[in-house]
Amino acid sequence: MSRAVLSLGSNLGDRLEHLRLAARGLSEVLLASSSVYETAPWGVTDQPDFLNAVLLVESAADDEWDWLRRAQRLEQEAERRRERRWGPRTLDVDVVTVDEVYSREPELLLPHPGTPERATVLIPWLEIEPEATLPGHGAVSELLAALPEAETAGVRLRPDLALR
Ligand SMILES: Nc1ncnc2c1ncn2[C@@H]1O[C@H](COP(=O)(O)OP(=O)(O)OP(=O)(O)O)[C@@H](O)[C@H]1O
Ligand SMILES: Nc1nc2c(c(=O)[nH]1)N=C(CO)CN2
Repeated sequence: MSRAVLSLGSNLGDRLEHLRLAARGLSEVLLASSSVYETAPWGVTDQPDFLNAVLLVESAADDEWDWLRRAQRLEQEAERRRERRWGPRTLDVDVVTVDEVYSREPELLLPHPGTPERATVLIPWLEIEPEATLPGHGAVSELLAALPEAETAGVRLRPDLALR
């Protein structure tokens, strides 16, 4: 059995539909899905706001590479084009963690290295798993508490939007 945390992001086209496409594609392995958040862009800041959400998924059959393949298949279904790093995209699906797996393979870094600094991942993750820990980094709630106010202020709940 393997359990993974996946983060979803979209800032091009029908953003909510892209996140829903991912949730639908994972429906048979989906344990929990967060609310949808509207978030100010980090990294490249001159681009439209994102919608972000986090999913908790579990399956007997999948290992960490299977989760990466599933993530990439969903990005292809949303016709994601690879353009500039951290630039606009129809759908980004990152594998945040898979159980306690630690990987330094460039094609699959686990836990995903950006996670401790990303309020756009930590806030929705905590919503669905309040006791979550990030392997090698400790409690997700403490990582979030350590972030500057400016990072968390850019993440706004959108109760009018739902993944399913
Ligand atoms: N944990 C992971 N989840 C998803 N992709 C990963 C992971 N670790 C490494 N990768 C690799 O990252 C590449 C995709 O990068 P992508 O273009 O999505 O990066 P990005 O979303 O712009 O930046 P970031 O990875 O910092 O969010 C893929 O080739 C994939 O193999
Ligand atoms: N708010 C926000 N900003 C981003 C995001 C994202 O998902 N949310 N993804 C990026 C590329 O991975 C770059 N910047």
